[in-house]
Parts: sequence; structure tokens; C-alpha cells
Amino acid sequence: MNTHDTPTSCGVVAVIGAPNAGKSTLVNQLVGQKVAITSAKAQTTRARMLGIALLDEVQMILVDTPGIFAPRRRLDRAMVSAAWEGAESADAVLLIVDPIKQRRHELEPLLEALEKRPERKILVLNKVDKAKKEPLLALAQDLNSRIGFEETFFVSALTGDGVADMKQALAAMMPEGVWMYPEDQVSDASERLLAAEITREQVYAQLHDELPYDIAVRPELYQNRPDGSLEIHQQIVVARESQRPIVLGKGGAKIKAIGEAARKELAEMLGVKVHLFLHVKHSENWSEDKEVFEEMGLDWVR
Ligand SMILES: Nc1nc2c(ncn2[C@@H]2O[C@H](COP(=O)(O)OP(=O)(O)OP(=O)(O)O)[C@@H](O)[C@H]2O)c(=O)[nH]1
Repeated sequence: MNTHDTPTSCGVVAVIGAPNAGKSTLVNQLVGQKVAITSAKAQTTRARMLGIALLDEVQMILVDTPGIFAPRRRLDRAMVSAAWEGAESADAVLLIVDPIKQRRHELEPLLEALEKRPERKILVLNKVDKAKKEPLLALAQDLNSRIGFEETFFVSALTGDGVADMKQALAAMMPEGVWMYPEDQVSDASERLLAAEITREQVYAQLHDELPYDIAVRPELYQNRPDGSLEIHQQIVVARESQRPIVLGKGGAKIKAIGEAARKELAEMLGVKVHLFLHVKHSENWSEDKEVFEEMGLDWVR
């Protein structure tokens, strides 16, 4: 509890890493609650979301950046821009690396960018529950000879192993200052957007490899009913007309299952009864659509 008798600290932490390194999982661990969606599919983090972690008198505002590699399409470029914009005013940068799947050369563009950053840097080697020790240590050494990391941590974002120590070190790096957010706020991502993220997570979970990652879930209506329940309407936007029947399933069974699972999770998270209405929309160029970008909290870059 922050009683305000002791001095408080507050700072911004940018979480940087390749797609699938485990950023969202780590943010959720640090915050202690689900704020960003996780999925086995690369580059699912489209919206830039904040998670807020607390440790004693320290508030850490985590900028969970989208996967940032080889930006070819406009959407990818926007994600890179959002990622680094997030790091602009950071007090610390966490580089999170998957030591199992990550190719060393894939990290190079990130390291180059990181080299020029003025922030204090922490290296986080994730997935220690699966990684072998020797190559892990070699990678830590290699990356430390390349970038001046203040500290290196070996963690499992999945099990939480090592995360407490890392959180402690991070908290110690935050400058003294008043908290930017009230104590009970864990995220400033609007509930509307988070609700759409939860549906998108369900679409991935239930359709596995049947869909490319080019789908979006757009929030439409989000309003309280007089009985205290919540009415939510969302659009599942597919890039190709042929993807519509996949999302709908036989006799609408798939979209029903997606909606049911998302509705349950939302009701649990928000603590109210939820009425969720989903429909599928086809938009060939949704990833070029300025409005969609802005809804996802990204800037339109040319
Ligand atoms: N075994 C293991 N798996 C992990 C760990 N951390 C994350 N994962 C898994 O790795 C996958 C990617 O994790 P995310 O947290 O979604 O990764 P991300 O970096 O946010 O990915 P993007 O959204 O693509 O940027 C998921 O399947 C996670 O469950 C870990 O410590 N151990």
C-alpha cells in the first residue's frame, strides 16, 4: 500500500523484443493480471497497451510494444513506429529474448537500434523452463558484449520463475516521483479495446492455423444496460471473402463458440453480465485502413 509517507517512485519501462519472445506473458506476470493478450501466433500484439506494475512504493508503467521486425507492409511500419515511440520517454528498456527460437541475426536490427538508446537497459532471457543452460549463458555473454546491459535476468514468464528478482531490479531503476496513475489502475487500455483483444485471442485459439494473422476485431458498440449488464458489439474483419465461412463455421457453430468463450472471459474479468454480439465483415484492405489503425492505437505512417 502506498501511504504517501515514504517517497514514491514512478517510471516508464519499454518492453522490446522479437515477435513471440514472450513480452505479453511477461507484462501480465509483472502486473499480476491479464492486460495484454498472448498467443502462439507471431505478431499478435497490434495495439500498444500499457500495463502498470506496482512494487511497494514504486509504480512502473510498462509499454508493451508490438513485435518489431523487418517492417515491410504499412501495418508493420506503424507497429515499429509505435514500439519506438513507446520507448521514447522510457526510464528503462527491457530487451526480452527467446533463447530457443530466436536466431541471432534476427536480433541484429533491434540491437542496432538499442545501441543508440540513452535508457538504462536490462536483458531478459526468457523461457528458461525450456532452454538449455550452456547456450543460454553463451547467448547472455554474447549480447552483453554487444550492448551495455546493466543487468541480465534468466526468467520464465510462463511460470514466473525469476520474475520477482527482475521486477525488484527494475523498480530500483525508477526515478523518484509521484505516481502517474491511481493505485487500483492496472491498465489504461480502454476496456473496449481490451474486450476486442479478448475476442481476437479466441478467434486464434479456436481457428488455429486455418486463418492467417490478417484478421482484426473492431469494437463497435460498448454500453451499459440499465440492469447493470454490458452490451458489446464487435466486428471480426477478414481480409478475404473465403475466410468468412471459416470464421462462421457450420451453421454458425464456430462464431458461436468464439463468442461464448470471449463472453465468459469478459464477464469474469469485468465482474458483470455481458451480452456479446459478433459479426464478420470482409474488408480486403483493412490493413491499409486508416480508421482501423487509429482504433488499434497506432499512428498512420506512410
Ligand atoms: N515455455 C515457455 N513459453 C513461453 C514463455 N513465455 C512465453 N511463452 C510462450 O510463447 C508464446 C509467445 O508469447 P507472447 O507473450 O504472446 O509473446 P509476445 O512477445 O508478446 O509476442 P508478439 O505479440 O508476437 O509480440 C506463447 O505461446 C507463450 O505462452 C516461457 O517463459 N516459457
